[in-house]
Amino acid sequence: MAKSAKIAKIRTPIVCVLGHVDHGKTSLLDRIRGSSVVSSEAGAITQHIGATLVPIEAIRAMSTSMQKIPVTVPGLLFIDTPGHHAFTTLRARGGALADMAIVVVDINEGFQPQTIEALQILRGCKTPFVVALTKIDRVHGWRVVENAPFLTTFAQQNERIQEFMETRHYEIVGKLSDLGFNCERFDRVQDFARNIAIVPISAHTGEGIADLLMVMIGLAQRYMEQSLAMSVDGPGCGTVLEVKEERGLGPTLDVILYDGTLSVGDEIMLASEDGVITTKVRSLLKPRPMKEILTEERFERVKSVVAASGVKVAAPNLDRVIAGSPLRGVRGDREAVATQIRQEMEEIHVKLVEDGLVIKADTIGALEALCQELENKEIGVMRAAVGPVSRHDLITAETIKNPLYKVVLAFNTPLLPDAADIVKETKQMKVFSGRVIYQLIDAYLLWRDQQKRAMEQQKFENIIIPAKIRIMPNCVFHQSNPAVVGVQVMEGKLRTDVNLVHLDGRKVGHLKTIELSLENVHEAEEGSEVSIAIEGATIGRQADVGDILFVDLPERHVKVLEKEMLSHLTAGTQAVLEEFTSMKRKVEPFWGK
Ligand SMILES: Nc1nc2c(ncn2[C@@H]2O[C@H](COP(=O)(O)OP(=O)(O)OP(=O)(O)O)[C@@H](O)[C@H]2O)c(=O)[nH]1
Repeated sequence: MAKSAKIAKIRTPIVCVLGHVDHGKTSLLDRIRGSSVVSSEAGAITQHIGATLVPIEAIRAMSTSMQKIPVTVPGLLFIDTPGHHAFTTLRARGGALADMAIVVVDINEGFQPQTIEALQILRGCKTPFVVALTKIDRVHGWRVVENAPFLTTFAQQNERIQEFMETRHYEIVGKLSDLGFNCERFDRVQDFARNIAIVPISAHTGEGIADLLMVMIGLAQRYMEQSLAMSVDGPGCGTVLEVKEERGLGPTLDVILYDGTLSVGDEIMLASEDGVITTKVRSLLKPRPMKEILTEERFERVKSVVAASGVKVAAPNLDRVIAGSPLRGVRGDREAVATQIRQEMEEIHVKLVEDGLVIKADTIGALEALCQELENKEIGVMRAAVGPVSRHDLITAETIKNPLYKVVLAFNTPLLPDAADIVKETKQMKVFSGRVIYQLIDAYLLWRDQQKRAMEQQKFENIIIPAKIRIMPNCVFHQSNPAVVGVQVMEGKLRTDVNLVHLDGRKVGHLKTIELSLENVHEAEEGSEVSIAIEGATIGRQADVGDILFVDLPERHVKVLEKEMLSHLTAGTQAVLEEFTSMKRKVEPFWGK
């Protein structure tokens, strides 16, 4: 008895189709929709507002192997707008509206930037999905078996094609595994909760489509029974797809109802540009079946709809309702419902840190997906907001201490003119814009690495490098003011503008210039013979022919040399450093530590 109660309560899962541009998202949806036209009996596929309902009977009719399998999922509701923009924009209770997804991958093109992005978004939202490896009919030499299940059509193909399919399949499995997903061809999947199924299909010939729908049902059944066992009797909860003016009706809302029931006369709450509003459902409309469209009104009036369902809502005061707003049937505590709506409009599930980036995106969903990916890459976010990049965002970014985070990442959202002016004028504020999350992050990481290297280089450039030199015989060109002598760089790298000392610490003077083959140079490598000018030294007093001298190293520089730069120094330079520091540490054991 408990079981039948559960069966009655499970609702239709909502499905979104994602994938790279032109990989065949719309064609797949068209194919699924197209299979309905033939029949208008109960169980036929029906057009909803903004969505298409494929009832379980229709899927059973397509697939002979599913006839006998007991299934409690009533069908699948496909959102008509494909792509990850729709997926991330359409939200329910702070998460994605779609319960499941299909990621379409063109078998001939494989993974493309937006394929990876779709997968990252789905991972971020923890949405279960299936991969549809599409356009199999385009594989050279493919023998079409219209509407056949994949295994039937696969068996008809010659060995070369079968091999090609396997190779392509394993390439995709490999790519998915690199991204951390465990996948297999659908007929080899043992547990849908552990393995992601790959279904080869063609939207043009219908091959594999029944398998795809069956796998989606399997996924819903195994993986989602709990989350789909919702209160279809409760007050309706939905998401507004669009606010549309309809002739004779005024402003209406296209809504996907994902939970509960919505009836004419119900009081509902929504988010509008003026805050939360309350209104009463005047009528609920569904599209008329195709054949009646020409003779009658475009819509059919219904008294009540049950989740999941796409419906048009007519009610007073809808003109300022925000697309993407939650819709809530009001029963009981009105204030609690209003608070919930406010929270859903604002809430984004990300941890903000003090030292992190400023990020902007066009929708809350996109913002969350971007945050998630940044978090996976251990990049912190300091401010995350929806909307175009403003002056205020740039000023906020400017206050960030770490120079590597002083940037704004803008996903699918423009710069306001005053912000663009600041960027143009100062040339210091960096704004990364992009329409593909991972490319946007990659562009930032590339810049960050370059910046890091440049900062390190700059830091190292200011550090005095150790060197040991010897004044060569017969090479005193000038006794003093300055003393000019020929020296050999024994170890290390000799640079201008350093002080020279003896090993016992006695001062010699300041090395002002270096000359190599009659030309002034900034530095001289180990082994080279150069002439140097030493200010403040007189040969015969502070230094003499044959003397071995060292570049004097300040304590602070020794710390950087030993702790951060050691691996960048040559063996010779390391040796001088050691000789120099041991001399210092004889007197002061913790010198430079
Ligand atoms: N042969 C063959 N062509 C296909 C198949 N699916 C899609 N196509 C073709 O691929 C092209 C792109 O298909 P769409 O369905 O528009 O792709 P999309 O992913 O919706 O494209 P966007 O909405 O622009 O991102 C069209 O020319 C389709 O006819 C298929 O299964 N077989």
